[in-house]
Order: sequence, then C-alpha cells, then structure tokens
Amino acid sequence: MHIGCPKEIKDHEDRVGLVPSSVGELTANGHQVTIETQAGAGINCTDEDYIAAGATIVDGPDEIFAKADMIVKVKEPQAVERAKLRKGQVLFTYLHLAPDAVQTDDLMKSGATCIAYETVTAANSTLPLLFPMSEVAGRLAPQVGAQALENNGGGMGVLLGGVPGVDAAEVVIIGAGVSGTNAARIALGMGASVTMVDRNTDALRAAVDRFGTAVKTVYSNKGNIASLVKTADMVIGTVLVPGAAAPKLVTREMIKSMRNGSVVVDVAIDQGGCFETSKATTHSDPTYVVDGVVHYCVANMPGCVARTSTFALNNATLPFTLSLANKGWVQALKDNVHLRNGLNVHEGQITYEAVANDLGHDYVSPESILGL
Ligand SMILES: NC(=O)C1=CN([C@@H]2O[C@H](COP(=O)(O)OP(=O)(O)OC[C@H]3O[C@@H](n4cnc5c(N)ncnc54)[C@H](O)[C@@H]3O)[C@@H](O)[C@H]2O)C=CC1
Ligand SMILES: CC(=O)C(=O)O
Ligand SMILES: [Mg+2]
Repeated sequence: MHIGCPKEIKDHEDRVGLVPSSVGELTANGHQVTIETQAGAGINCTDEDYIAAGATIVDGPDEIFAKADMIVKVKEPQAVERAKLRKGQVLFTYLHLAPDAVQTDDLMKSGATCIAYETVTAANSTLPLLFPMSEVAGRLAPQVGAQALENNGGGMGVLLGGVPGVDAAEVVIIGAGVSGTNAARIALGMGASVTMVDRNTDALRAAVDRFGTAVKTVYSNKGNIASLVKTADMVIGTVLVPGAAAPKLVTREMIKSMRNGSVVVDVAIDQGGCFETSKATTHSDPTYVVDGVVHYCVANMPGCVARTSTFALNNATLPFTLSLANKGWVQALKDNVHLRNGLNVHEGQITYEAVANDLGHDYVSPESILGL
C-alpha cells in the first residue's frame, strides 16, 4: 500500500502522523511511504531520518493526497486538505466530528473512508488512540492554567501551590477519566487543592485509590458543580461521551458566579467544550475573558509538546496503521471490532451513531458497509 503523511497545517501543530521508526516498520512490511518535506521538523526529525527509514520525501502535500491510498495525520483535515481527499482513499487521524458540521459535510462530499483515532476502542473499554493525547493534555492543563492564573496571564495573581501561610489554589476537575486523572496528578504535584467530579462513581473510586485523601471527590450534578465552580480558582473540564458533543456542564451563570481572574481550562473543547462560554482557541492566541474569567480552550494542546506527543501517539497508532496497510481497510475492520469502531465516514455516509445523532444525519452501521 502507498501511505502518505503530509506536514500538519493547523495553527502551531508541530506533531506529525508518522515518526521515522513507524515508517521503518511500514517499509519493512513492503509498503511505500511518502512524507512531506519538513513534516518532522517540530519533533526534531529530519528528512534524512525519514529517508533512512525508507520514505520518499516530496515538496508539498499535493502529490501525497493525489497518490496515497491511505493518509496518516494527527489533526482533523483542514479545509484545504479536505478538498484534496477523494473516494477510495483512507484517512486515519483525529476527526472530532460531532461538534464540526462543516468538516463532516466536507468529508462526506469527499467520498473518502475516514477512520477517527478518537473512537477506536480497546477490550477494556478505553479509547487507546485518544489515551496518550489525553495523558498529555491532562498533564498540560494545570500548567497552562497556572500561567493563566498569573497576573501576566490575565488571572488574579494566584500561585497554584500557595506558600506557607497563604492558601493553595482550589482546582476543580470535571471528568475523572484519563485527562482528568493526569490533570489531578500534576495539580497535586504543584501543591494545589484538588477536587475531582464525575458521574461515574467508579472513576471517583479509582481517583481515591490512586491519590488517597489528597483529592476530594464529588458526584457530578448541577448543584454540586455550581457550588464548586463558584469558589474555584481554576476549573478544568475533561468530560467525554465518546464521539458525541460534550455536555455543557458549566453554564454562563456559573461562570458569572466565579471571582474575577479565575481560570477555566476546557480540555474537552475538541468535542465542542463543556463550558457554555467556551470557544476553540489556538496556541497563537490561547485565552480570552468572559465575565472576568480567563478561558483557555486550545483544541490541540498536545501540539505544543510535539515530540513527546508524537512518539506517544505513534506507540498507540502503529499497530492499527500496520493492520490497515497490511490487510487493507475492509479486512482490517472486518477482523477487529475495535478498529471498526473508528469508522466515522465512508463514501458520503456517517458510520458513527453519536456523530449522526448530534448532526442530524442518517446512521449507517460499519457492519452493513462491510457486509457483516
Ligand atoms: N484539547 C485537547 O488538546 C485535547 C482534548 N482531549 C479531549 O479531552 C476529553 C476527555 O478525554 P479523556 O480524558 O480521554 O476521556 P475519558 O473517557 O477518559 O474521561 C471522561 C470522563 O468524563 C466523565 N463524564 C462524562 N459525562 C460526565 C458528566 N455529565 N459529568 C461528569 N463527568 C462526566 C466520564 O465518566 C469519564 O470518566 C475528550 O473530549 C478528548 O477528546 C484529549 C486530548 C487533547
Ligand atoms: C485528541 C486531540 O484532539 C489532540 O491530540 O489534539
Ligand atoms: Mg464574576
């Protein structure tokens, strides 16, 4: 199979779909791999590293989109990339379609077969291709939130860990899954006072097992969230309903109730965000203020630690990339229900139920497409 990997073009997105060692695995399996020049610049990998792994380097994305059977990326294709996709081509990347009607329409029109990293599943009911980036974004969240809490960041001038005689910041994390747990780990490490909120009591139990009495845990409902948000210095939103638009758990009224200069970090922004006042921002201009509250809503947080993130992502994606390449997408999806769960769009049809429901499209099951 001919596999192509263009340079990412989203704002400050320095990750890349394939690291040289992944290319080496693909070429060792007899595949042809084409990489756009400088695609690895942001992870400190040169064109020569890719050539040594057996790749061909091309000057721009056009030849890759024109010739490759499968495109491997990181972020959802931007409009100019979507225009280059075509029927018969497989796209393997993050998509986050539920909150993105425009992208969804373009992918449907392209005729391409689009497999989303974020809905591929594992036997233990985790999301193995989202997991590593949720680890990264979760660990980044207290870090970026701490900067926003500084006076220079627009915040109220609070040090996350406090000092003896002055309280540490109150950090509330809504969603005790992968990114929430990783956010808690770092916030606790920085000395903050941490409360975790989830509607799944097993997730709260796991948090207590992991962190002991260092974390407070609270069941997720509107009243509990309203009272916690009101007194928090920082609220980190990390909820997920797989594939679906994020529930708006923090209302505009709750944001208004917060003190001026407090901070919200909406990690769930890639699924539309869990604060009513959230809108996606970029690494170039990551924050804005609503009702005195600093909002950080960057939808590709791991892109700013591109080397760590890319290697972690490739550790997770490579077995699936290899399976798609070795078997072809039809057989690979027939053989593996977990990879099959990644199929979101095929030849103009929506094949992921939550996306179809959220965007008002008809749903066609992957099984019916595969004749299973
Ligand atoms: N902004 C960025 O750069 C990045 C964003 N993400 C996003 O972060 C989000 C979270 O991902 P993960 O941590 O992997 O998900 P996860 O599935 O591990 O955890 C989500 C948690 O939210 C909880 N939840 C769902 N509905 C809830 C509710 N109404 N109230 C309280 N809790 C609720 C679930 O029970 C679960 O424990 C996803 O949208 C993911 O795409 C992930 C990586 C990077
Ligand atoms: C998961 C995701 O949206 C990211 O890593 O950018
Ligand atoms: Mg206020």
